[in-house]
Amino acid sequence: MGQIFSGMFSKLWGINKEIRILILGLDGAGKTTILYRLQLGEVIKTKPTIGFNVETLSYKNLKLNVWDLGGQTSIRPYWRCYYSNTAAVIFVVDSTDKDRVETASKELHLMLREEELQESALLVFANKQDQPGAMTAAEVSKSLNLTELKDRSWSIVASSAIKGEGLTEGLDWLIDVIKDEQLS
Ligand SMILES: Nc1nc2c(ncn2[C@@H]2O[C@H](COP(=O)(O)OP(=O)(O)OP(=O)(O)O)[C@@H](O)[C@H]2O)c(=O)[nH]1
Ligand SMILES: [Mg+2]
Repeated sequence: MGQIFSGMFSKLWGINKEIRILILGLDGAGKTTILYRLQLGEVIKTKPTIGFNVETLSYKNLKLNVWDLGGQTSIRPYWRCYYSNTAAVIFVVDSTDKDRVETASKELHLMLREEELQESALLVFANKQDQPGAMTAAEVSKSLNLTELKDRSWSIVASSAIKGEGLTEGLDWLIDVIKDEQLS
């Protein structure tokens, strides 16, 4: 009985359940900085990611397996190798990079068309808000055509990985969505 109860409890609250999250976005957007800011609570010096970084974050009783993939043009075709069993995608945008926001939008919509990601929630970070002239989250949202997204839980949050702003707010939203979807 104790075991059955603890099994139900684990299912309800997701304890010990591994949850796979991908961090995607163009090169230089701040993906690796965000991953380690969330894991270590500090800003690390990064190099462009060739391949991926993967870390386990324990967050609100959940074990998150977070994959941070390199965003350079030549590496993007490999993103799809990581799509299966993905609960959520965190898509990071450099809000100062107005020249490439259209490219970011194309990559985002290409990725979201993939069959394996149809059930995945989407959190967009409009990152680098500490920089002067950064596009607001509303401007990034418009450039990415986020309102076109149907049948998907999505949200956009203004963030600064350097200052540590917006990150836990975004992750809290994501965790609530993932918990809701597990229970439904
Ligand atoms: N000002 C500012 N700089 C940031 C922020 N987030 C990341 N950066 C800087 O942006 C640069 C690129 O950050 P990375 O985290 O390496 O970017 P990435 O998305 O992992 O890039 P790839 O691995 O090439 O795909 C680094 O110099 C970071 O310090 C931010 O919120 N504000
Ligand atoms: Mg990186």
